[in-house]
Amino acid sequence: MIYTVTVNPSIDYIVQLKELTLGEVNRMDYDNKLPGGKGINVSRILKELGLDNVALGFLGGFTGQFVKEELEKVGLKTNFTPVAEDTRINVKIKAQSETEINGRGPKISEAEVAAFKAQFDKLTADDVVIFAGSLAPNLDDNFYFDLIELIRSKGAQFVIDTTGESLLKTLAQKPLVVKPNNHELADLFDVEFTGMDDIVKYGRKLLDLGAQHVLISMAGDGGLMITKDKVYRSYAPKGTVINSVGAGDSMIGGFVGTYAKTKDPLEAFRYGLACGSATAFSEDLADKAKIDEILPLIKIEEY
Ligand SMILES: Nc1ncnc2c1ncn2[C@@H]1O[C@H](COP(=O)(O)OP(=O)(O)O)[C@@H](O)[C@H]1O
Ligand SMILES: O=P(O)(O)OC[C@H]1O[C@](O)(COP(=O)(O)O)[C@@H](O)[C@@H]1O
Repeated sequence: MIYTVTVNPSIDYIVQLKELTLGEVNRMDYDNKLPGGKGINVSRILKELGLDNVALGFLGGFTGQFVKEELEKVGLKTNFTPVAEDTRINVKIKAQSETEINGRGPKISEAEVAAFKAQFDKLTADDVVIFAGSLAPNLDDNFYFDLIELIRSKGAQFVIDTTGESLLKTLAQKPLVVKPNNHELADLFDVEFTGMDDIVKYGRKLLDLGAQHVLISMAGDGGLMITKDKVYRSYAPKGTVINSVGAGDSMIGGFVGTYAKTKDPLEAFRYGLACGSATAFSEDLADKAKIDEILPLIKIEEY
C-alpha cells in the first residue's frame, strides 16, 4: 500500500481579483476552497492514476472536517488522526502577481502524536510512505526521522519531499526518490548554477549520499533524472499555465505510483513529468483526462 503523510494539511482558499491594492478594501472576482497540503495532493494524483493509497496526517475542527469531506467525495481513502485545534487555511491570492499566505496550523499534543505513530507498526516491505509538506508548529525535524527509522526497520520504502538540512539528513536512510527543484538543489549546496552540467553534478551528489532515484524539477524548463550511469532530460511541453500549485506534488505522485506498479524508473519519470505539467495546465490538480492528454507530449532524451 502507498501511504501519504500530510502533517499540516490546509484548506487552500483561492482568491482571484484583477488587482490587489494593499491598504484598501479589495473585492474578489472569484474564490474557491480546495483541500490542500502536499501529501494530500500526492494522494489525489495517485487516485487519478488508479493507484490505491491512504492519506494520513492530522485534521481538526470545522476546517479539518471540510478537508475530510472533500477527500471522501472524490473517493480517497483517509485515516487522519483527529486533533483538538483547527486545521489551517492557506490563502492563495491571484492578482497582478501570485501571493501565498500559509497558516501556521494546529499544535499537536503528545497523545495525538502517539495515536498517529501507532499506525506505522503494521507496515511491511510492500509499503511506501510519502512524507510531504511542512510540520505542525510544535513538531521538530526529529518527528520525521524517528518515523523514517521505524519505516525502514519494517523494510518499507519512504519518500520525503523536503529541503535543506532535513533533506541531507534523510539521505543515509535511502529514500526511494528525492525531487528538489533546481533552486532548492542550489540552496542545498550553497552554490549558484551556471548551466545544466552544474545541476547534474550536484544532483549526482544526492545519489552518492544515498537516494535511490534523483529527480530535479525545473518548472517550465522540464526535469532531469539522474541514475548511476545515465542522465535523462525532458523539456516541458508548451501549454497555458493556469495554476502551478501542486505541480511538484503531482510529479512525485506520478513517479512513485508508476514506480510502485512497474519498477521502471524511466516510465515513472515519464508519468511524473506528465502529472507535473498536467497540473500546471489545470485550474486544480490534474485529472486523469489531462494526464492522458499530456503523456504523449513528454519526450525524454539522454543528456
Ligand atoms: N510552467 C510549466 N509548464 C510545463 N510544465 C511545468 C510547468 N511548471 C511545472 N511543470 C512540470 O511540473 C514539474 C514540477 O514542477 P516544479 O515547479 O519544478 O516543482 P515544485 O512545485 O516542486 O517547485 C516540472 O518538472 C515540470 O515537468
Ligand atoms: O509546493 P507545491 O507542490 O505547489 O504544493 C502546494 C501545497 O502546499 C501548500 O502550499 C502547503 O505547503 P507547506 O506544507 O509547505 O506549508 C498547500 O497550500 C498547497 O496545497
